[in-house]
Amino acid sequence: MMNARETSGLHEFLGRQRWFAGKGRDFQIEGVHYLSWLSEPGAWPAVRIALVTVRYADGRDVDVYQVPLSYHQEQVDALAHAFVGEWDEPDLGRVFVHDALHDKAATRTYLGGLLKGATEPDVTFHRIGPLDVDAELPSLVLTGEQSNTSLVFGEDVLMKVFRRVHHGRNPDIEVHEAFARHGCGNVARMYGWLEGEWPDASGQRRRGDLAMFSDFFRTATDGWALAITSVRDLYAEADLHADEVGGDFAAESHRLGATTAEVHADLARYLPTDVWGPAELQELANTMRARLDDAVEAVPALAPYADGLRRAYDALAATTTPTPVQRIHGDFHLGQTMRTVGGWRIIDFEGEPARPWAERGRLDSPIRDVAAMLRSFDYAAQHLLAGHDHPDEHQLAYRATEWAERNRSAFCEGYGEVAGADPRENAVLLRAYETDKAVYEVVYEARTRPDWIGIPLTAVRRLAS
Ligand SMILES: Nc1ncnc2c1ncn2[C@@H]1O[C@H](COP(=O)(O)OP(=O)(O)O)[C@@H](O)[C@H]1O
Ligand SMILES: O=P(O)(O)O[C@H]1O[C@H](CO)[C@@H](O[C@H]2O[C@H](CO)[C@@H](O)[C@H](O)[C@H]2O)[C@H](O)[C@H]1O
Repeated sequence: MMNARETSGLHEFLGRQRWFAGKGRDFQIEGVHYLSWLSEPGAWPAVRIALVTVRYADGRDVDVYQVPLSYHQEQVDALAHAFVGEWDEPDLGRVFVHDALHDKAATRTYLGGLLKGATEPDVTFHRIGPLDVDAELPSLVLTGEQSNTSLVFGEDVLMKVFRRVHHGRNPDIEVHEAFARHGCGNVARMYGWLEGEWPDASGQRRRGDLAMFSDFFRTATDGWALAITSVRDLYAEADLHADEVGGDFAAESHRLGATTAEVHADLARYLPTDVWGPAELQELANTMRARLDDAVEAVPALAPYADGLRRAYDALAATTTPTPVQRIHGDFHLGQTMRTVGGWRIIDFEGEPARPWAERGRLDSPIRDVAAMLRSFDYAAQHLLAGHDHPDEHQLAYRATEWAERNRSAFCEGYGEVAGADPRENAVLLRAYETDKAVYEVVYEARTRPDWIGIPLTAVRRLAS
């Protein structure tokens, strides 16, 4: 039985979390399911994971959020920012409850659990391969816009806690596990993962992935930050072209293209593949058409371009060339790439957030990822102009296009050198995927960053013409 203090503490806590997708929506907590204690009996803080079922007032959807909690016997001032509530807990008495991921005394339980390969009936730490670190390493939560919560132990191990949980395998873990077993130097090495078991809505017990442990790239900068530094340099040098500015990014884009092709090759080597014929390509075109129809309804500014965009899908539906498909990244953009001293690394294989969970791991053409990265170069080039009036806007817009074209081209060349064919040779598929991504982005920006909607709309105008 939930007590009123516990429910209201969790409700208020969720409402102020960056990773809570229901922010701004009216919601209620329908239930809380606790997994077994991760901490030893009698140890303080006591630590366990709450799975909180949230129902929204404006829809029929339900989400299950993972909230690891730490229980203290006294108020902890240093954890005020992570305070969830104060209530009476059977067996423990009066407890002061916090978000365990911000509580260094509590996160040790996780690293210790991984090192031991600890198992309870409903929580299991799986380890892959050796891991030689001090179990007492202190943790620090990474900041940044995230849908999950990641923290780093010392400078060695990253723990990513999936906030919205689902039954079944998490594609991020599935892909990293395959890479950890077979070896792939272009992604973070996975050390293990945490799996849980809990009842679904009908009471049936189901298993799902809760967290992933991997190598932390301590020397890395993410690709988005690097790309926009280059764009800023270009804007500052009003008289120079993209290839003449010191911060030219094309060599990095070329290398990133090559790394992407290597990761695609490894995904195809270690995970299932297939070949799509005309029927599957028509089905793909229909899915893209349906997404466009929904997008036009959600964002009427798309309507004038819809017929032009549909031509890309018509061409796709008419394609008869057999198309190889495989596991792909699914939500590829510069923010999912990290430049380390050893080269580019690719992160976050969880797939596109808008896709239903069951479809995230679907086989698809690697051209989808290429198209998504091409969109990202466009974003990087234009984001400084988004939502602002510039006196020399035309000049800057021209230069932004030049930067985007240069880097898109370098990426495709780098990709082609490893894959054996430049993805631009597959023009029909590339255009259809790029169109689909731009349509997705228009809806994404309308919902999350209306100031940025001009970026994908510019692409929509180009792709529709
Ligand atoms: N292996 C890693 N090493 C260093 N930093 C990382 C690593 N993986 C992710 N990050 C950082 O954490 C951020 C969020 O990671 P990501 O896997 O994309 O989480 P989310 O699913 O919450 O978006 C990234 O933008 C990056 O800055
Ligand atoms: O990183 P996520 O998996 O949460 O992906 C979502 O958010 C991205 C925004 O951060 C969004 O990407 C879009 O904006 C990026 C710049 O911020 C740009 O580089 C991408 O090309 C653009 O699509 C992504 O689409 C969304 O799924």
